[in-house]
Amino acid sequence: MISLQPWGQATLLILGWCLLTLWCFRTALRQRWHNRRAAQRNLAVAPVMVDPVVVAYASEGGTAAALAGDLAQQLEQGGEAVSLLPLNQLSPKQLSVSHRLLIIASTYGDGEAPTNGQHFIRRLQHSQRQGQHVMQDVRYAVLALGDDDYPQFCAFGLQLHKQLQQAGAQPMFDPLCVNRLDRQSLEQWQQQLAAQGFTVADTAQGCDSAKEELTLEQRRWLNPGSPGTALYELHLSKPQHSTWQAGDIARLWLADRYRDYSIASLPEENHLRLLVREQHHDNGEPGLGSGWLCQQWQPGSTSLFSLRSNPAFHAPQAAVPLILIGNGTGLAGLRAHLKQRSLQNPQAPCWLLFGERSPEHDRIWQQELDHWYQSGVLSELDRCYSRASCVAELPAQCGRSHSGYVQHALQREQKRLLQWLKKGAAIYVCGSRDGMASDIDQLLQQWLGKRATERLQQQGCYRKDVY
Ligand SMILES: Cc1cc2nc3c(=O)[nH]c(=O)nc-3n(C[C@H](O)[C@H](O)[C@H](O)COP(=O)(O)O)c2cc1C
Repeated sequence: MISLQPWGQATLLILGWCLLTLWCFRTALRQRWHNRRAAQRNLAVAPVMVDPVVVAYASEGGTAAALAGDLAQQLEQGGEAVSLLPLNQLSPKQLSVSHRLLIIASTYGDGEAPTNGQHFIRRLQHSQRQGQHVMQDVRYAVLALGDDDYPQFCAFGLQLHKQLQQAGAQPMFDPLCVNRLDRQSLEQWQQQLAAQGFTVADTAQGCDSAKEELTLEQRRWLNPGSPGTALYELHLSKPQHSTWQAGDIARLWLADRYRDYSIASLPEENHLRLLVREQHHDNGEPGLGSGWLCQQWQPGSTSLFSLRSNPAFHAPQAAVPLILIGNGTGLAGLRAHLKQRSLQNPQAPCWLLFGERSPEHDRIWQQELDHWYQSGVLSELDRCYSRASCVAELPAQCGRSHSGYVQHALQREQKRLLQWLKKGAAIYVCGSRDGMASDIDQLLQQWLGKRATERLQQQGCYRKDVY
């Protein structure tokens, strides 16, 4: 006779192991169950989208994302069903129900994809290898954003076009390469889309105004004694023929080249303010733009500027809680938002977290920031100093002071940040792309998950003006 005892023990052991596994994966399983329920609910009530237009974007700094958002809005206003999403979230399978695909993609690194577009081509190639022919009925158009200063001009957009074609999709027209958001190419994109039957209006919003001579009214050296390079505040005369809002950019024209600077002031202040750091090449020569602005340009004389509307960094609605994060000259773009808040909705929650080097010499715009903190325009203020070795060394200031970089302070303030996000806050990041902005991106992805971070960006609640 077979003894049941060892079988019983084994069964118990297996049962225990199964229960333990279920317990370990409980969160993921609950999430899956919720997702499925939500999907079923949506299917039950939502009308089935008949061949929606997919507008996908690949964007690092937010320009392509903002253009895609505008385009999606216009298409919807024109009566189309639209699905807007970052390229990484677009599965080839999804294209078996949507047969029209519009892609706006920028190029980064040395001809590479922005982070939220890195996986699409791999997935496309995989589905091809599996013998899936989902792209056969897809018609697509690509708007490639780039800058011809880079050797691999618009390379990622062009690679997308090639891969889509190889996968059997049909281009509606040749890919359009846009050099530094030039107006003509954006208008051409608009015309080509209109010729395909899409209802689109002003895609060219993010473009230059006419050039104007502006006078240098004053220049002030802000950080004598700093371990960093010299930082100057410049007041320029107010442009007569064009206006701007927080987030916009002043473009300095020197010969046929230009340099972009975030505008720190508002038209209400009657001058155009810039914050410029003196740059030097490896051979010690001053940089073309900063050398001109910080040294050679004499007060009272003029220089040629245009203004560039930058919808990717425009303010959210006045009451939305705002988290402004930045470093160095990035304070310029953030100050314009703070000023706008102080004029339009001084009571709405606003938090500034920004980093510089020395607590003694780099207290940029301290009085004004303190005033905004004391008067409640700023509900939270964190100043970080990378050259302070410990917190004890830091001067007593309004708000909190930290030693180290912005991203380290943000780590300490994780709980507060998550509370603000729960209340619907928007995050604006201005300053260094490498180090600061990339680390903040990683922290957000770590805390919220990749999808949720992308969703924030897509909803315009996470914007960057980084360089
Ligand atoms: C670090 C860096 C690398 C870039 N590399 C390229 C490149 O290789 N080729 C190109 O055409 N443009 C390049 N660009 C320009 C961007 O593609 C262009 O500014 C684009 O408008 C940015 O769009 P986004 O804000 O949606 O990311 C680069 C820009 C940066 C800041």
